[in-house]
Parts: sequence; structure tokens; C-alpha cells
Amino acid sequence: MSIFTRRNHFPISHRTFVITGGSQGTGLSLALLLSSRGGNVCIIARTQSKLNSALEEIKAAAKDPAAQKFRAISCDLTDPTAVERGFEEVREWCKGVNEEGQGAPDVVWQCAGGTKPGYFKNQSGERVVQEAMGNYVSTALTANAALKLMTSAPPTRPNQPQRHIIFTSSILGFHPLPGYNTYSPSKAAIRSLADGLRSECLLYNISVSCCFPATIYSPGFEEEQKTKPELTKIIEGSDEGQTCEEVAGRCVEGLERGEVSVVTGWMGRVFRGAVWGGTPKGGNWGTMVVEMVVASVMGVVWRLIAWWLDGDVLRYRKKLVKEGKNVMDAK
Ligand SMILES: NC(=O)C1=CN([C@@H]2O[C@H](COP(=O)(O)OP(=O)(O)OC[C@H]3O[C@@H](n4cnc5c(N)ncnc54)[C@H](OP(=O)(O)O)[C@@H]3O)[C@@H](O)[C@H]2O)C=CC1
Ligand SMILES: CCCCCCCCCCCCCCCC(=O)[C@@H](N)CO
Repeated sequence: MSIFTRRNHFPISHRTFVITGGSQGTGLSLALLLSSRGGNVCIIARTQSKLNSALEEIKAAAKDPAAQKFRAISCDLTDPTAVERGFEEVREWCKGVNEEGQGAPDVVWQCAGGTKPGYFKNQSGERVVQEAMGNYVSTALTANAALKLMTSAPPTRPNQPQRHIIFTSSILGFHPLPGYNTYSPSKAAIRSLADGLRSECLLYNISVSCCFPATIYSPGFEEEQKTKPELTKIIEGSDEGQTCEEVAGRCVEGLERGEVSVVTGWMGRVFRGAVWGGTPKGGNWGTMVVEMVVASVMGVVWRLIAWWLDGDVLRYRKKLVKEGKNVMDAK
């Protein structure tokens, strides 16, 4: 951590990035940002057609199109065999990108994930499994494959910046909300994995960070709105939301400052402060002091927020009863 200097902890130019979920939404915005700053970018997602059009956009955004390299890999990250195969492709691609033929990327940034919100009892058993797979299991498999690659091809350049694995959780990974109960536990599990790996990866000199965005107006969010219960929309109403570009930019800024738990706005700060825990937050001394103040205030204030959030649920129940609706059938 820098005390007096402002070292950039997240150099981009000439480095090699793998972005899961890079075919749309936040992952695509990140890929575009990294490309425009001179990074080599490989995106991973399932749907080939979306990968193709995203790759064209990413190439068009390049800072130095003649020198930068790009790749799209179709892979279902919930399937261990597919992940192994996908990362073999990453290894081969990296060998061609790095001057020294290093068969590993500098950064693996995980953005794949999503949810179909709904009351938990209304979700199918398959949905419960799918969300655990699509959010937590896919992330764990990707981190596993990324670490295998990074440790089998150690850095060879003098003063090569630390390799880096970046996770994407959500503020719901700090504290869950009604309507998101197939999703929030997976995002909390991602937070736990990031915490555990951050410590374990000190062994290999590999950095691990985790980003915690709030509402992002992405294609995934548009889909969410179709099944989201009215109650969830009411509770979420106090969050302004951000565009994909804004979230991508804020995450990169946080990483440049050396933050380990990266939030993208004040809502994120509040949630992170409520779940202070033992995770180092990173960043400089100034931000650390601010975080400590937020955390100590939140220790008290979160009691009130939790009470207010439960109040939203109870008020909504009252409203349904008053309208003569069956609460058990709420959707
Ligand atoms: N939108 C929001 O409000 C918030 C989102 N987040 C998190 O941020 C991340 C990005 O979200 P958002 O921008 O909404 O993303 P989108 O839902 O718009 O896009 C998701 C991306 O992930 C890919 N993907 C999904 N499942 C898999 C899979 N099994 N294997 C490979 N790729 C997969 C999709 O491509 P394809 O379907 O072709 O595979 C797509 O590229 C997610 O992890 C999300 O949970 C966090 C906070 C808020
Ligand atoms: C003074 C402070 C008051 C705090 C009150 C709490 C308000 C709750 C805002 C919830 C926002 C939900 C973001 C969900 C993001 C997400 O991950 C999903 N969209 C899935 O993609």
C-alpha cells in the first residue's frame, strides 16, 4: 500500500486481460475501456453471435490496433470440462500475445453472472441450482483454472506487475434483499472465495480483488425487470443505478488506487461499511480512515436500515391484504 506516493496499482497498457461475461453489459464496457487504454483483451461467454459483435466493437476501440491482440472464446463456465478447454485456448492465445511467450494472462476479470429475481418459494428447483451454478460455481471454476495457468507460467519480465484475479460480487453479497434469494447467497460465496484466495495467493504474489456494484443498467438488468417482484422494485427504488460504462470506470479507478474490496458509489460504501469484517480494504491511508469512520457509524445505523427494510416488507404485506389479495400468491 502506498503511503506518500500515488502508485498506479492497475497498469493496463501492453498487459493481457481475460474478461468473462465480456460479450455484453458491464463485462463489455470493461473490455472496451481496457482496449482503449492499450490492453490485449480476450472475452469469454457462451453465445457465439454476441461474442462476434462484441469482439468487433472491442477491436474498433483499440488504442493501437496494429499492436494489440484480441480474442473471443465461447465457453459455458458452469461446466468444468469446458472451463479446462477454454483456459487451454487462453494459454495458447497468451503465448502469441506476450513477447516472451508466457502462457498466462496478467489479469482474469470475472464478470459472468446474473439472476432472474422472484420470491424464493416461487422459483423452480432447477432455477435454484442454475443460479448457484451460474454465479458461484462458474466463478470458482474460473478462478481455479486461472490460478493453474498463472502458477504454471511464472512472470519472466523484470519488474512485471503482479498478476491479478478480480471477482464481481454485488452489494447483495454484503447483505441480501427480498426477491434475490437465489442470487445473493452466491454473491456472498464469491465474496468469501475472494477473501480466502486473497490470503492464499500471497504465496504466489498474485493479487485478488472483488468488486461490489449496486444496480447496473445492463441487458441483464432489463431481463431482471421482467420477473422482479413489485416489492423488490420498491426496495431497490432508493438506489439510483449506474450505467455499465460508469461501473467499469469506477472499478478500474478503485483498482488503480489499490483497493481490494471495490465499490462503485455511496450505496456500495454503506453496504461495505455494514459488513466491515477482517478483509483488508486496500487503498491509501486517506480512504482507509474514511472506511473506518463509515464502518463504525454503520455498526449503529445498519440496525435502523435493517429495521426499515423489514418495515418495507411488512408495509407491502399490509397493502396486499388491504387490496384483498392473497399474500401467499404474491408474485
Ligand atoms: N445488473 C446489475 O444490476 C448488477 C449486476 N452485478 C453483477 O455484475 C456482473 C455483470 O452483470 P451485467 O452487466 O448485468 O451482465 P449481463 O447479464 O448483461 O451479461 C452477462 C454476461 O455473462 C455471460 N454469461 C452468463 N452466464 C455465463 C456462463 N455460464 N458462462 C459464460 N458466460 C456467461 C453472458 O453471455 P452469454 O449469456 O452469452 O453466456 C454475458 O456476456 C454479473 O456478475 C452480475 O451478477 C452486480 C450488481 C448489480
Ligand atoms: C441510507 C442507506 C439506505 C440503504 C437502503 C437499502 C436500499 C437497497 C438498495 C438495493 C439495491 C440493489 C442492488 C442490486 C444489484 C444486483 O446485484 C441485482 N440487480 C442483480 O444483478
